[in-house]
Amino acid sequence: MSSLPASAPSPDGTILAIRGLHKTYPGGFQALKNVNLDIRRGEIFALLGPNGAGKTTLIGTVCGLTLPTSGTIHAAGFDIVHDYRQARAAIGLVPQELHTDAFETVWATVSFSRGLFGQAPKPALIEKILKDLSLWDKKDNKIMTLSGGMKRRVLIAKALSHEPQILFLDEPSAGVDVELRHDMWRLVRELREAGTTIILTTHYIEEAEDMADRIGVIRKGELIVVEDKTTLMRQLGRKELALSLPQPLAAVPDALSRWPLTLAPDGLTLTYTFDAHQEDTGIAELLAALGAQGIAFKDLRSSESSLEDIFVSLVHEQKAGA
Ligand SMILES: Nc1ncnc2c1ncn2[C@@H]1O[C@H](COP(=O)(O)OP(=O)(O)OP(=O)(O)O)[C@@H](O)[C@H]1O
Repeated sequence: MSSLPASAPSPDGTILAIRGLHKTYPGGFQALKNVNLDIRRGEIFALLGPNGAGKTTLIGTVCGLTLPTSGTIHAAGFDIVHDYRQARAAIGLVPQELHTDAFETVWATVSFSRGLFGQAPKPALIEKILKDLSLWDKKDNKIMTLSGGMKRRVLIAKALSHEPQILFLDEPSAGVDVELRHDMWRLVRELREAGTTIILTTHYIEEAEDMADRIGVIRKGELIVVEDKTTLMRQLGRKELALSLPQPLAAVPDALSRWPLTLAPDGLTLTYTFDAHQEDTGIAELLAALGAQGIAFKDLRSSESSLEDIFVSLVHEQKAGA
């Protein structure tokens, strides 16, 4: 186990507590607005948000890379400003890009990372991490000779080298191949089973759906939703069925008004949106009703709601609720 200093007890199982966090960059841009978030020990939390929403700023602030303008953050019971070293020692960060010495070997780089946190050398642990990440046969290779995927693995190994209680993965799937993604998720699950708390950012709803226990959605610096994954997917998971028509329709016939249908401006695509989690999707009745109306279709495609759709619906809900 970790030789981290003992942290203050958290009776409610909270490992990371963010309170009233604001971040305004020197130019005056407000990147985080009153963020409040409790992360539970041992959970996998996915932070979703469009480009520029503030995900990296939030991670960077928790990891001490940038200072909060106001508000507090406690990691494993330690204040990230006043008890910086202890708080930082509790956290591992896998950033999006590798900024490390290209001339060092994999082994040296990963071992050095552990030393940065004042931890005594533990070669058996470094060996296990490198083996878990399929990097063992590359341990004597210089970083600059590695492929992009291998460099990514080194980043993960570095972040794990000091046995953090909380692991941040910033866009772990961006630009990685299927094999690495697979290895990464296996490792994440193993880490969670061993008690590590995982916080990841992603643009992919499938990834959040696969991995996360809870999901937070950030938009323009505001955390607009924090919800158990199953609840969120039930509320927001939608599917679309797009029917390509051989002849344009001028309008959706009244006889079809009981189905939520939209007609493309050119009249050639009819789209049906339905709840993906309902047993009866209503598709069979819809197709029968189209037949009864003499509306033929030449092609039919279904798609799941993308994260973008979910954002749009969240934003609409916010406006409606405002
Ligand atoms: N050092 C900085 N100075 C000024 N503005 C910044 C700085 N860093 C980030 N920003 C701005 O803060 C906002 C949030 O950026 P951030 O990188 O946190 O978003 P993100 O959600 O991680 O986006 P992406 O998904 O594109 O990585 C953006 O509008 C960005 O331009």
